[in-house]
Amino acid sequence: MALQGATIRRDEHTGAIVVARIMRGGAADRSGLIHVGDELKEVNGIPVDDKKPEEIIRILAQSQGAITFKVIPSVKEEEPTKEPKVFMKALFDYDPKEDKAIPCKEAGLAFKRGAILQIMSQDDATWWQAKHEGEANPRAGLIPSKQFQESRFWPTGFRRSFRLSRRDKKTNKSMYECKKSEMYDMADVPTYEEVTPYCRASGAKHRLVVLVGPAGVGLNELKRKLLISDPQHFSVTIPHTSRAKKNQESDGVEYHFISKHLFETDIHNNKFIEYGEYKGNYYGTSLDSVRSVLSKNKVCLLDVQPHTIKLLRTGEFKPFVVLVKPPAIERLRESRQNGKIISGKDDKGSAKPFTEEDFQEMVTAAQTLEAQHSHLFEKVIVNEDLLTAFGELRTALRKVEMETHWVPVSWTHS
Ligand SMILES: Nc1ncnc2c1ncn2[C@@H]1O[C@H](COP(=O)(O)OP(=O)(O)OP(=O)(O)O)[C@@H](O)[C@H]1O
Repeated sequence: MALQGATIRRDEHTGAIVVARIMRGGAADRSGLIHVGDELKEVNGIPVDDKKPEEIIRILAQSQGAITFKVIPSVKEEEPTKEPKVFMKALFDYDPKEDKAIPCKEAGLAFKRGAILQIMSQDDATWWQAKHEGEANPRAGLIPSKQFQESRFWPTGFRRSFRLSRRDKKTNKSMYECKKSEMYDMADVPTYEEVTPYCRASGAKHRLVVLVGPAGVGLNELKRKLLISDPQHFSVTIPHTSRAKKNQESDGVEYHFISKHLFETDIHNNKFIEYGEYKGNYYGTSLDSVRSVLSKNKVCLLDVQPHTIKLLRTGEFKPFVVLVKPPAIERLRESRQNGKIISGKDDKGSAKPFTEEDFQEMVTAAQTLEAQHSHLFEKVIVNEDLLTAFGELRTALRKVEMETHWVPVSWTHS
């Protein structure tokens, strides 16, 4: 129950009405007169011993002007409060009105995925107190703690059957066996990520720019435009391949040409961010090729599969991840009339006009990307009109270079 920036509850053992928590920055907190554990005896001269918390709230709601409380202070002295400097980026949407578990809906703080929250108190294991970063209102609200949010993320049935690792009667194979990369661990549950402000010092290495989007959405086109707009500033990685070099090609220009054996050794040694096989040859992008661009003090533009982002999210690369998504399907059909989709990896890959199926796939793929990975995207650009999309991307990248952004705290320690 909420009471002027505090919540009250009936103590199960003594039956007394006690202050359950004080909302940081609320009226009760600022008065400094009410503390957690204090026993509430009277409100405006009305004894409350025999009243339910709901009835007390009603008395409060009906009273006008100054309200007087009679409280018996709890014996325990509270620590003097200092302004905590813990910031969390929310990785999920939260609406206390929809939350059945919250002890008091009015005391909850609603937020959207991507919001930066200043955590005011983590004293309670289940409910933290937080406010939106930079907000003038000093009053904190309740949010689910990281641990609590993780614990209730998976439907219980799923977790049990997962743990039991049921076996198929016929094959005696575990039905839940999955590759490590597909296995969900707690770190994958989108809750909060502790962040800190980061501004690139002038002359320091650039953050890696990672572009993600469904096939054919226009990543190449956008990269090309950036490269042309400022070739001294932007660059892309040079891929490795095990295919034979053609006459007009030079090693280290189109590709780094290496033997199949060396390619396989490099795969084994985790040198590749991504690799694949096409017509019996390997193609891949190495971590070192990214390092090489960054060490020349250039902005490295990289497009990857979304599951790769995890690998790149380190203090070394500090990736700025952009999702490029298509517009609504009718706008896609109109804008791509002259567009061509390239199939295949090698330069022999033939470009064909888009089919209705390509459009459908693009839209569905973008939806899946957003549903599964949206907590990783710092910027989302809709590529309807190419020049508009390019302008938006260019502006976002300028800001990344010049302005302060929130990044995971772990990136600034390394
Ligand atoms: N906004 C746009 N309006 C019209 N045509 C576009 C737009 N963006 C891209 N195209 C066209 O769509 C086609 C595919 O673009 P592009 O090759 O850049 O996609 P991609 O995302 O890199 O594809 P892939 O993942 O298959 O390599 C090209 O013909 C390109 O000119």
